[in-house]
Amino acid sequence: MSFRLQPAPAARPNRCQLFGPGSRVALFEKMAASAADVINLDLEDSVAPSDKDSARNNVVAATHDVDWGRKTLSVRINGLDSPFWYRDVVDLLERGSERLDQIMIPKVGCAADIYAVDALVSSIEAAKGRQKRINFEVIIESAAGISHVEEIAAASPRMVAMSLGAADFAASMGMSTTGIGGTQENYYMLHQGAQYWSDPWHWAQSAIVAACRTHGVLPVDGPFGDFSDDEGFRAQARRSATLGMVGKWAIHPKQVALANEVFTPSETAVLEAREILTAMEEAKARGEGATVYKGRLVDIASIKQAEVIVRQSEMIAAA
Ligand SMILES: CC(C)(COP(=O)(O)OP(=O)(O)OC[C@H]1O[C@@H](n2cnc3c(N)ncnc32)[C@H](O)[C@@H]1OP(=O)(O)O)[C@@H](O)C(=O)NCCC(=O)NCCSC(=O)C[C@H](O)C(=O)O
Ligand SMILES: [Mg+2]
Repeated sequence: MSFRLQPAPAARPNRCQLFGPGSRVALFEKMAASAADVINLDLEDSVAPSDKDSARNNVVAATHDVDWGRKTLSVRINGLDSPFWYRDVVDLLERGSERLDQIMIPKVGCAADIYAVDALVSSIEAAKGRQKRINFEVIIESAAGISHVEEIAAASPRMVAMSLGAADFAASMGMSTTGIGGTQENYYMLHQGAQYWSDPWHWAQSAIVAACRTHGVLPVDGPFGDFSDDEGFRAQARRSATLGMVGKWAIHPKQVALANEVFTPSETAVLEAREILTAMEEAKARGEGATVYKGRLVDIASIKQAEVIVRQSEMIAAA
């Protein structure tokens, strides 16, 4: 193991991030009443250019007027290539309440993008005497973003989460697909006349998980566009959870339960994890570094895997 220890990510549930356009005020109370752990009020791509100013005012007001309970409240600002993002940050931090937890920065391409937003946020926090530090989350959704994923994960002490944005990512990479996430019809292997589909998002997701785990950031799977396809959402979410992601976006309320189902460790998994920890304690007492649990090898690495599951379940229970 390297001398440099892997930092722990934020100890809070992040199973589902429910998105809603800042231009649809009627959705805010419904979002607050949902079972999502994180709320993302959007000022970016779900808001038409003509609605940017009114959506921003709606979201600033919602940081005062809506009871968001114990959810993480995050606002997606516009991209740094837009004429809107600086005003998003200024109005949120000069006129918004301290209930705001997080700013989501879209289409990040390099660490300098984070530096720019961090400098503006830090200056306004100081000028307004804000007590609660604003955290950052980012979307990796471009060729530049995935190419610089590690420097982005390490770019600010405010960094808490990182998502894969499959729609913009596919566009930036020139992928021949229009669906947002999930299985892609033409991405298959052929063997003896049979088609075997592979996962075109796997490598980007794994790169995000590796960068996040190296720097103590929560890796999150982004949107799955077809909200009529529950099984497709489950399959994508299960692959993401297997790769080490802690949650997934919901772009429709019906996806919240699906994300929570996949990213909440099952009672069986938690019981098994606890039994493994007990088995390893007993092995340690016997001076052994490895033992057998249900016919399979468990060792020091198994302890860390089991601790991830137990910690996740305890965090969710405490939320
Ligand atoms: C996708 C939608 C536009 C659908 O809206 P609508 O047609 O109104 O949905 P329904 O009629 O099915 O609504 C059923 C009930 O649910 C409520 N509702 C709808 N949406 C939400 C929501 N987001 N949160 C909470 N509640 C919601 C309706 O009001 C109905 O309620 P009731 O009448 O009381 O039963 C819409 O869901 C929507 O706008 N979703 C969010 C879209 C979004 O934010 N997109 C941005 C994130 S994805 C992205 O940007 C791509 C990414 O960056 C990348 O590059 O990959
Ligand atoms: Mg996007």
